[in-house]
Amino acid sequence: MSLKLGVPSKGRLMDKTFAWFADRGVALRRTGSDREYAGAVDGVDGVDLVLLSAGEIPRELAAGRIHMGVTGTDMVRERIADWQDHVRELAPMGFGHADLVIAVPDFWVDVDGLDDLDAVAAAFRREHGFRLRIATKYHRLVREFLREAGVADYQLVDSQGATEGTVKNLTAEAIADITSTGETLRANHLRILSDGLVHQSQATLFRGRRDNWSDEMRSSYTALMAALGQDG
Ligand SMILES: Nc1ncnc2c1ncn2[C@@H]1O[C@H](COP(=O)(O)OP(=O)(O)OP(=O)(O)O)[C@@H](O)[C@H]1O
Ligand SMILES: O=P(O)(O)OC[C@H]1O[C@H](OP(=O)(O)OP(=O)(O)O)[C@H](O)[C@@H]1O
Repeated sequence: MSLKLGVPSKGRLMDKTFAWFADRGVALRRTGSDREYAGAVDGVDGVDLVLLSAGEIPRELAAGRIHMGVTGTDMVRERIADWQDHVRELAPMGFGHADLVIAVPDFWVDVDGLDDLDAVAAAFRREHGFRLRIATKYHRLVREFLREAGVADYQLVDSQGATEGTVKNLTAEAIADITSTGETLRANHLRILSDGLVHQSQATLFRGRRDNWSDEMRSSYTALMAALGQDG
């Protein structure tokens, strides 16, 4: 088997990933048509390119179906329980920066931080008979963060997109989502809690920890890392 390198197949991370490798003398290229998810790595023998959704790369790495991969640190922490047992960070790549944050409606003028959110959540439950709803797709990261912060009286509601709209649509009272420019939050009249930064993400090169590598794969890995100017 050859060493499989998984990279985002589209979206905001794809072009910058190709550029990051090219800057280091390793050409990744798509083969076939624009719509065909096939690719090749030039310059290093024995490495196959696998084009995948950024969100699926953590699972494929943990399962050992790809051996190296590029995705956001938020994706790895969210999608793999005890991620450090399954994958290792090789190199932060300096793009794809996004902050996962907790945000509340602008008009909640008395709510500045997590302690205030905790108080509002307890009062909300007493008043409404159900728990304050926080919409997110980052369930694992948000639960861990709020548990450590001592916020208890809330429920997560799943939102896989347009999460900032859930407050206006009355399906949630607060949200946890990623932001980069902050424009989507502002446009939806939401404000980040002063201590509401859950995780700072950026695109990162990872390797899986599974020990299913042949000698050929190990030597391709060493050659690729040397070409990239990274220590294995
Ligand atoms: N506005 C943004 N600015 C910068 N990076 C972002 C932004 N939104 C998301 N990201 C980062 O991009 C990565 C996810 O990318 P994207 O949303 O394109 O993947 P995805 O959800 O797997 O998409 P798809 O399944 O549609 O291919 C995450 O690591 C995330 O932190
Ligand atoms: O701070 P900003 O620069 O405004 O960017 C933040 C937005 O970008 C992402 O959405 P995406 O475009 O991936 O769409 P989604 O709602 O489908 O997740 C994220 O979920 C925010 O909604």
